[in-house]
Amino acid sequence: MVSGVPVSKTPLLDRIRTPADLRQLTEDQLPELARELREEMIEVVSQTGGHLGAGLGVVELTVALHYVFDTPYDKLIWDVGHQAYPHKMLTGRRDRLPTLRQGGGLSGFTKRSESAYDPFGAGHTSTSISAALGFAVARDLKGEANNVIAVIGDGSMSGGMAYEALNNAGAMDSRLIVVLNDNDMSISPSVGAMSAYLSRLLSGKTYLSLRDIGKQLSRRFGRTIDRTITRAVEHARGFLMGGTLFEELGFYYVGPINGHDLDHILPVLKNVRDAGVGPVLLHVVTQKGKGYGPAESSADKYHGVVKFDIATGSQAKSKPAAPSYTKVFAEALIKEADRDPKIVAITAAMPSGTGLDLFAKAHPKRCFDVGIAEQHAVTFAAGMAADGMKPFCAIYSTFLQRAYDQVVHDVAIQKLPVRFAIDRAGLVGADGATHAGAFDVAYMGVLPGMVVMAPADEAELVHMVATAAAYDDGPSTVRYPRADGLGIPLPEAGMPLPIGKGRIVREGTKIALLSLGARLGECLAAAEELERYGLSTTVADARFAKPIDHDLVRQLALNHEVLLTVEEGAVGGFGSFVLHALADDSLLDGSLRVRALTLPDAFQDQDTIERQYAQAGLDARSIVAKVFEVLGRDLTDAARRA
Ligand SMILES: Cc1ncc(C[n+]2csc(CCOP(=O)(O)OP(=O)(O)O)c2C)c(N)n1
Ligand SMILES: CC(=O)[C@@H](O)[C@H](O)COP(=O)(O)O
Ligand SMILES: [Mg+2]
Repeated sequence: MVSGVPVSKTPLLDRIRTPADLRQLTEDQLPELARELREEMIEVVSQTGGHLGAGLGVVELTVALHYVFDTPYDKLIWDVGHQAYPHKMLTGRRDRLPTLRQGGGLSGFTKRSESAYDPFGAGHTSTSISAALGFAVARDLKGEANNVIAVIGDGSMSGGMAYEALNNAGAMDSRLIVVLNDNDMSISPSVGAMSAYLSRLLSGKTYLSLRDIGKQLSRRFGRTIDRTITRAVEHARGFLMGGTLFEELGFYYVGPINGHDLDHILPVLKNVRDAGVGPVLLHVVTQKGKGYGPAESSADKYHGVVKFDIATGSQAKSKPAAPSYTKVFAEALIKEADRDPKIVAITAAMPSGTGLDLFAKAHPKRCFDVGIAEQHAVTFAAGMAADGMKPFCAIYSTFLQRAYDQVVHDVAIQKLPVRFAIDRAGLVGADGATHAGAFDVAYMGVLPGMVVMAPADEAELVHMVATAAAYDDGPSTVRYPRADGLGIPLPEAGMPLPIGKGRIVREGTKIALLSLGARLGECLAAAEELERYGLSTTVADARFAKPIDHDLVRQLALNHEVLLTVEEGAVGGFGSFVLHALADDSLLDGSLRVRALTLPDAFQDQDTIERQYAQAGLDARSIVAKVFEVLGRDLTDAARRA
């Protein structure tokens, strides 16, 4: 404490509002800046939770990129964006980091509307090279001169879209810099042949020495000799120095270099920047979780964390009141697989998120992690189904969007019995719009022959897993939320449900609430409140969005004045299918008043899941309000008199 003023722990970071300030520092100040940045990020994320490991791994790289390149004039595009917390701290958002992933706060990923330093939004993997090539070609067409840099992780490099982009970029010869951030980790350890290839590039050799890098760079960019000759020479060298795969795709390969050593990164980035050739792939080796012991030593390198104690690293993971839907799904599937050797399970690099890590322990030979490759996962499953297996493809709702043509073309048209276990269905809270599972009922339900189920609770999920296991006449879907169960007893064994049949859960006479999935609890709470206002309310659980239970819909329509459908999905899903059924059955021609309660026709930013559903008008209070609105009655008045 000097003259009563507390001495800052981050004197260099305090001088930086934007990268222009960063570029006023001397190079020998940068390691200290990196230390301050890392320390503050750990402190803030220990309070907010979020993605920590990936950001820790790119602190030096982030400092170097903003130091060498003239951002935001030079476009810096992060793949996924979960590693972009240091980037946000250096680009005018340091003071808002404590609002990370909270309602009205910073997004957990890069986002165009959040900052000029985020030229392209992310959240899903493997998009950065495509986007960067788009920026590079636009630049060339406009006759501009800025640099374009994509930073993509080794895990994201296992996504097919990245190859599509490499293939295209390599043929276009546009000035583009791809930084491959290789920490040999996805969410779990990386899998696949690309991961093995990258490891071979690093095997048996430490990072290139500065001298070697200098030789490599001068050879690569020193002389503008004819590229065909260069190609031949490089191919030979590439074989020796590694990177042949990228060289063959038309990239200059540089590296591998130590991604934590600013003395290496800075000169290499400057050379790559000034080489004026393209496209270049710079292979940077980093450590996920770098600089924080508990992260470095944990299996997942603290990929995603809740609040934690900095001193011990222990996370404030309160013991859930009940097992999550994910866990219930995994344990139910294990039991089904115990009984049926044809059951196999497939994940696209999300073993822990989908619970298939548990399945893999029980049935290691029947569990497949295909890497971040959802399209491949679906058609891989289709191939297995075509040859008599019973594949459960466990993919988050939002990530399955990437494999939609495979669902249509390879599974549905061929009526193959692939079972889709769609986790994170509905709103997901802190991950915001890019990760919301809003559309799967719509995009799966429109497919001919697709069975779409949604459990109201964890016991129903057990039965729906059994239903999917037993259903071999075509593809089926079970979608369930990012949530803990209700804590109700689980059945010893799942019992297949009659396909397309719903159930009445609560009898009433005036209002009917037809719920799909986990909104049932809110519907029952709404019914209790409506009953207090003298509005006798039936609550039904559809169980299936497809096929629709026409008998149940008819029964509700003919015996009530108001029918509301309620679902954790966007317009165009369950409610639309019910409206079609009512119209087809001439049940809309009378006095029945029908409304479909869905997610809004908008992308919802991050917040708590509860607040998100309240904003969407899908909580009990909103359901009650909708009933009064439809009846043209005053809820306030009714509440006063109740
Ligand atoms: C299409 C898609 N599938 C899955 C995910 C989930 N996911 C987020 S980050 C990640 C791993 C990324 O690994 P890598 O690119 O190596 O980055 P790192 O975390 O190692 O920095 C995965 C699988 C996603 N965001 N997008
Ligand atoms: C960055 C990414 O896409 C994943 O880490 C995702 O955030 C995981 O979501 P869950 O936390 O719901 O498993
Ligand atoms: Mg990685």
